[in-house]
Amino acid sequence: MIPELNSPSVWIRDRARVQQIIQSMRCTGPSTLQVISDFDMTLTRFAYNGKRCPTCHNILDNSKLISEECKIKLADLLNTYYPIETDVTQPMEEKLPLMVEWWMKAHELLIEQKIHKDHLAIVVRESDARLRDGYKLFFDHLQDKGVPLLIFSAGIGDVLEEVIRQAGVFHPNVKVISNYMDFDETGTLRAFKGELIHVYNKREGALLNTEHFQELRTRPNVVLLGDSLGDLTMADGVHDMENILKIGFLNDKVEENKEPYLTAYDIVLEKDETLDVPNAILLYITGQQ
Ligand SMILES: Nc1ccn([C@@H]2O[C@H](COP(=O)(O)O)[C@@H](O)[C@H]2O)c(=O)n1
Repeated sequence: MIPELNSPSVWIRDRARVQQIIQSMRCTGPSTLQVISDFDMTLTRFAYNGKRCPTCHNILDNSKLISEECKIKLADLLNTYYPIETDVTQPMEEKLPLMVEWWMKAHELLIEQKIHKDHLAIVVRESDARLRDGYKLFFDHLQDKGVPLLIFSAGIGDVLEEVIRQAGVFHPNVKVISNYMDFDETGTLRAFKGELIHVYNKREGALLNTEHFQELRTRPNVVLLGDSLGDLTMADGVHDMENILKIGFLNDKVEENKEPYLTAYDIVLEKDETLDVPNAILLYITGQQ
């Protein structure tokens, strides 16, 4: 059906079920489809030439907008909390307050740096941020077919938007739910707006954005893309869902994460830095293949 699904880096627990979901989505076509995707390490690359690529937060953390002293503090936070985020053995109730603690501490440090909004575009341009190979086909095809794309990120919305704007793919069908910066009248960062979104509270974020999901109630078929077990709840606000196809990028700690990812996601892509598989599926569902 879709040759890309036979690649050795593609793991599927129940192929018959996946085929049935894809077939059913193809039958009803693009007008019933919506795509919900995480951003960091899902639409962006995890690594390039053997080097880790930055998340939205890291783009700022590593930039010239941050003092050397603050960079050390932000790196300490990353080294402390990232292993907790990706530890599949630690119970969620223990992880939740620690994730809030990480985001709050990091945001506090960023606010202290008095970042000016006019400098964001420059630091994004100078960064090593990279969308996954195949991103142009992904964004352009969804736009051409009129399929809404919700990017649901625990990163920083202003930075995320700048990444996709500079890549020329911030099309009108794209909506972003994320942590947005609040600037004062001089354009200086003074806070973050709204409820904090971290990797494991996307369900609450989805339920707060009822308006968006209300508008899409005629689109009961969802393709969900994520890289964390926390991304699985991004579609919890969707009304009258009929089919959901969950595609997970397994970027890190492959051996220990494979089993939980295979249980949670319909399709698991192991160390795949491209969007080739989601693109092949989307082309098939929308009748292009
Ligand atoms: N201070 C921080 C906080 C979080 N991160 C990483 O950002 C990712 C969240 O963004 P999604 O688009 O994936 O929702 C998450 O994976 C954290 O590791 C960070 O780098 N710095």
